[in-house]
Amino acid sequence: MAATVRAAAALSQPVTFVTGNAKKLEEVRAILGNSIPFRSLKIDLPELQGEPEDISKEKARLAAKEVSGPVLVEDTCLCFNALKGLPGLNNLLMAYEDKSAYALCVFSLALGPNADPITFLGKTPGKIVPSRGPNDFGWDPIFQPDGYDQTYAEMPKEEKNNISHRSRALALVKSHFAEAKYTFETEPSIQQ
Ligand SMILES: O=c1nc[nH]c2c1ncn2[C@H]1C[C@H](O)[C@@H](COP(=O)(O)OP(=O)(O)OP(=O)(O)O)O1
Ligand SMILES: [Mg+2]
Repeated sequence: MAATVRAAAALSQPVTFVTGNAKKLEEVRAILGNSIPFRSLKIDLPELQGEPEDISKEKARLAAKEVSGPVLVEDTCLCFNALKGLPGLNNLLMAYEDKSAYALCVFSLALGPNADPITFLGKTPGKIVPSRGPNDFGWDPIFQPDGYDQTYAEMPKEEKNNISHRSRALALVKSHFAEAKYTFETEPSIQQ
């Protein structure tokens, strides 16, 4: 019986996390620490329309072309169950009894400009509440995760990062890297 040996893919450079959102980058840095060699690049990727997973993959394709190398991107949405999971305007929800929602984060990893992106989903269920807490990151003040009496905005950062949609998706990204054992053609730099 022939043994299947899958060689670890060699990447041309460390993975570049591409985002235009400084708050996302801050969280990704805090969650990843130095578990994955990555650097970051601030590009405002176009706001695409469609299903979160498709949007995320398309962002990865665009980013990988810009970078000419391996990239990680993410697309996040606050999805309202009353609107059948549609991301939507908060005011629209006021007309509905059902205030339940979920925060969804879809990371996409493209190993290069011509590679098919791989996706990693993280989801945190909760509900939409009247705004509480600091107003410096998107919809954090109006999202209260199930099992907590604070909104994301009211929680200490470490607590949000323990239970967030973003950290759940990144846990899968980390496992993927642990299994794939990528090697790098250039010296990986853990630039933070
Ligand atoms: O943890 C979060 N807590 C609260 N709000 C959040 C979070 N994560 C994303 N957001 C906001 C930012 C943006 O208004 C929208 C997602 O849009 P999204 O296209 O994924 O992000 P973005 O355009 O800011 O950055 P990017 O350059 O990575 O596309 O939700
Ligand atoms: Mg965006």
